[in-house]
Amino acid sequence: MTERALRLGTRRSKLAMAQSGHVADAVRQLTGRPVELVEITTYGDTSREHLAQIGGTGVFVAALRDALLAGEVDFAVHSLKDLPTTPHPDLVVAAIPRREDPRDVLIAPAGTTLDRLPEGARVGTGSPRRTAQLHAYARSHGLDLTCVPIRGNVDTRVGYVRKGELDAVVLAAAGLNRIGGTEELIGSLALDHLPVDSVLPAPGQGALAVECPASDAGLVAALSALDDPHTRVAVTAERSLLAALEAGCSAPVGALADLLADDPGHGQAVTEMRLRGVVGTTDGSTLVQLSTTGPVPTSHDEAMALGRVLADEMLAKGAAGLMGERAL
Ligand SMILES: NCc1[nH]cc(CCC(=O)O)c1CC(=O)O
Repeated sequence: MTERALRLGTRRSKLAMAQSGHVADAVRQLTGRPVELVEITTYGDTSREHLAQIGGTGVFVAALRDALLAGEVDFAVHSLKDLPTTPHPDLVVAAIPRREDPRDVLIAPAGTTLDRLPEGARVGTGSPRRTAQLHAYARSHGLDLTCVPIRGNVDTRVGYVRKGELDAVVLAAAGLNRIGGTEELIGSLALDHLPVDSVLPAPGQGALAVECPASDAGLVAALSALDDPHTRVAVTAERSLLAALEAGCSAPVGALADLLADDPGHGQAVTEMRLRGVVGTTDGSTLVQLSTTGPVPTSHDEAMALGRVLADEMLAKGAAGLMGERAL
C-alpha cells in the first residue's frame, strides 16, 4: 500500500517557503513518505500595513493553526520565536530540529559594523528587543544611533540600506541563511554578526517548530525523528524564561541557552548549559541582564525550571519594574 502524501501547510513568503522546504526534505528522508506543500494565505500576508495593529507575527501562526485544526493540512512549520509560549491544547510541537545560527546580523555598507556606525546612524528595526539592546550598546560606547521601525520582507528591508535611506538594518541570521543567496541579496553591503554579549536574540530565534494535531499519534511519532534534543532543551529554557517574564513585566526579552562542551571541536561531550536573559527599556537606559549555568536539563520540566529560576532573579533585580512593548 502506498501512503498518501503528507500535507505541509505553509505561508507563501520566501522565508516560510524555504523553512517548509527544508523540513519537507527532512521528513521525506527520515520517514520515506511523500510530502506536498499546501500554501495558506494569511490575513497578515494580505494586509501587511496593519500588521502592527493586528498583533504582529501571531497572525501567521494562527492561520496555519486554523488549517491544522480544520484538517486541511497535516502539519506546519513555524519560526519558534513567533510561537506563543502557552501550549495549544489540541496541537503538539512534534519536532524542534537542530537550530540555525541564533544571532542577529547587522547589514550595512562594507566597512560599517556595529562599533563603526556613523555618528547619528539610522538603524532599521521595529523590534523592541533589538531597539533596547542597540540603544544600550550605543549609550555604553558613546555612540549616537536612532532605531527606525521598518516592515516588509527581507528584500524590502535590505533595500533601505542599498538605496541609502538607512545606515543599516538588523535581521535574524537564521532567516538569511535559510533563504540562501545572501551574496546576491546584499550586493556590495556586508554582514556584521552581532555578538550575543551585546544583543541577545529572541527566545527560540533560529529554531523551527514542527507542529501537528495531538490526535495524530502516528504522525507525532514520525515527525519526532526530526527532533534535536539539545535544541529542544535550550529553547524550552529560553521560552520558559520568556513566559515567566511576560507574566511579571511587559518589557522586551532576549534569551539564549548555550550548551557548553568540555571537549569543543568533537561535538559530543556536552556537559553544561548556560542560560542568558535580558530585559530592558527600549531607550536602552535600563537593562537587566543575568545568566545561570548548570547541568544540561534532562527533561522538559528541568528546562522549564531553569528558565523560571533565571526569570525570578531578573524580576528581583528590577525587571518587574520595567514596562514596554512585547519583543518579536
Ligand atoms: N519576526 C519575524 C521573524 N520570525 C523569524 C524570523 C527569522 C528566522 C528565525 O529567527 O528563526 C524573522 C525575521 C527576523 O527577525 O529577521
